[in-house]
Amino acid sequence: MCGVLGIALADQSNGVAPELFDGCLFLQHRGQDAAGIATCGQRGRLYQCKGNGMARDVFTQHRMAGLVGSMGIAHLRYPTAGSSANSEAQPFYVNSPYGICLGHNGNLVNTLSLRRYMDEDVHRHINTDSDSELLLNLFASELEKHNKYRVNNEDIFLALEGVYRLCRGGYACVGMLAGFGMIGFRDPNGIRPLLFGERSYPDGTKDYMLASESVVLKASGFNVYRDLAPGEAVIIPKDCGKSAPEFKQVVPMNSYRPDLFEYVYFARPDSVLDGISVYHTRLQMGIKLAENIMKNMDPNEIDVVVSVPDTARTCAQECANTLQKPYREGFVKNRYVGRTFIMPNQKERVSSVRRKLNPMESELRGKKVLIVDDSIVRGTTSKEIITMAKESGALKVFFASAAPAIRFNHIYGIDLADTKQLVAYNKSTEEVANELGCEKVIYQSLNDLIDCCKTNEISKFEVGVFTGNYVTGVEDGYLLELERMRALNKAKQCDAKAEFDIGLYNAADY
Ligand SMILES: O=P(O)(O)OC[C@H]1O[C@H](OP(=O)(O)OP(=O)(O)O)[C@H](O)[C@@H]1O
Ligand SMILES: NC(=O)CC[C@H](N)C(=O)O
Ligand SMILES: [Mg+2]
Repeated sequence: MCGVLGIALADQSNGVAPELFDGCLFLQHRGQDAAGIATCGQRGRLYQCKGNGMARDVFTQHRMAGLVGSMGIAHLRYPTAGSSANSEAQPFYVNSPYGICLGHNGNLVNTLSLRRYMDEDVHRHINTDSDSELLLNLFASELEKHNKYRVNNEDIFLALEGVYRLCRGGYACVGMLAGFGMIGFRDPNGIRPLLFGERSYPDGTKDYMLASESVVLKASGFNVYRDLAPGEAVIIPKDCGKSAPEFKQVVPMNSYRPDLFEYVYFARPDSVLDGISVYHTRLQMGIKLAENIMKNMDPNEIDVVVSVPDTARTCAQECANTLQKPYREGFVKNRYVGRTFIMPNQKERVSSVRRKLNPMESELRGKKVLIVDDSIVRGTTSKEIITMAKESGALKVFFASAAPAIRFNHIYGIDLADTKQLVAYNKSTEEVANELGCEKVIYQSLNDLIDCCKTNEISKFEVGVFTGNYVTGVEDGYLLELERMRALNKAKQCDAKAEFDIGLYNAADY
């Protein structure tokens, strides 16, 4: 799912890097594997700092001092394609034409043909397995077609039109052209989120921001903001203190289908995406889930409701309210351990759950407990949690999920290449309960989940992870290739991080 961010300051004598760093902290939950910032200073010179790790580890004070300039972009990576190698940290850079950097949230699902196109038609070398490097090179090759000494906005929009024509999948991107300006664009179905905002000064000048979630804009004082529409792009000039950004609907909106999983798990509750408050959807999920629980079992069987912190807390509290049962903190989260689901390998995920969540014996012993989580994916969390609850003396454990059973790949931004890793894959709900070791599992229905999130403007969502039907479809062989690459990368997981890439501008040399 990744986080992307871009800031252009009106006052070109100001440095943008500290504010990009602060913004990254607000987006850290979207990607913990790698972080990167690229800035643009005088005479179009680009500066970068990126590599594996969380923002606070990658952006040390010393490295930040080297990030010069009033305009810059940032990326927090959760790998979905390729590996978690250092060389796939973003933003990516190509020197020709004009010097371009790109940060991408999402996943392309026609990478097989795009790779062939890069090789056979436009003769560009792609040095990693990342789909984002492909995307950047596609944009570069489209821009190159104008064969101009200097580009203008029209050329950039035309190049983006080419990108939209060639790419299939989910993409919300921020980019930067050396000395020229910043760009933002969103895929024609609006699968991944991207917002644009401005911050005004008394003299009438404005700073501009692009971000994956509204929470960053709001917290940084960019109080006027909106979502980019599916298929829409914006160009923010480097001298944005003098010239205004230009928006263009580059291709017609195909549909408006934000990924439902943003509301279930990805996004922060204090964000509003596509006009929908994440927090309110999670409250609704709790109410609907409780109604479903009442249909599926006798609520008298439940003594206490507990959540799996953090994401499920909002939903669990509202579920308890609706059920008229006490809500208790049954597990205390260690705030120094990050999100487990987005960790790159299973071994790390399993050991992290126990380090991260510690049972409160006093709230569990002798009780019939309903545990509420936002989703059950691989079952790593739920299995451990249920075992811990039982070890702590719970008499019975029921497990409710605010999302429906997950039986399919998430192709637009979750690392779920292998469906066999999903605990519900090929299993009935009873079999899942058996596998997890609890008395009962209750899932939210998809219709209910959609009802919790929809508005007058948006009534459809990307729900392929629940149904196997994806809004863009996938090219033949894509899923097989993804699984093959995943297996390959898993085998060399330890080496991947230590590998030395060629270091041509994309090096994460720190
Ligand atoms: O079935 P699984 O494969 O374990 O995945 C699902 C779990 O992973 C996520 O939690 P995570 O720890 O990533 O983050 P959170 O603290 O935001 O809930 C999610 O909230 C579920 O708890
Ligand atoms: N989660 C994401 O948005 C990932 C972006 C890109 N597909 C990568 O793997 O780097
Ligand atoms: Mg969780």
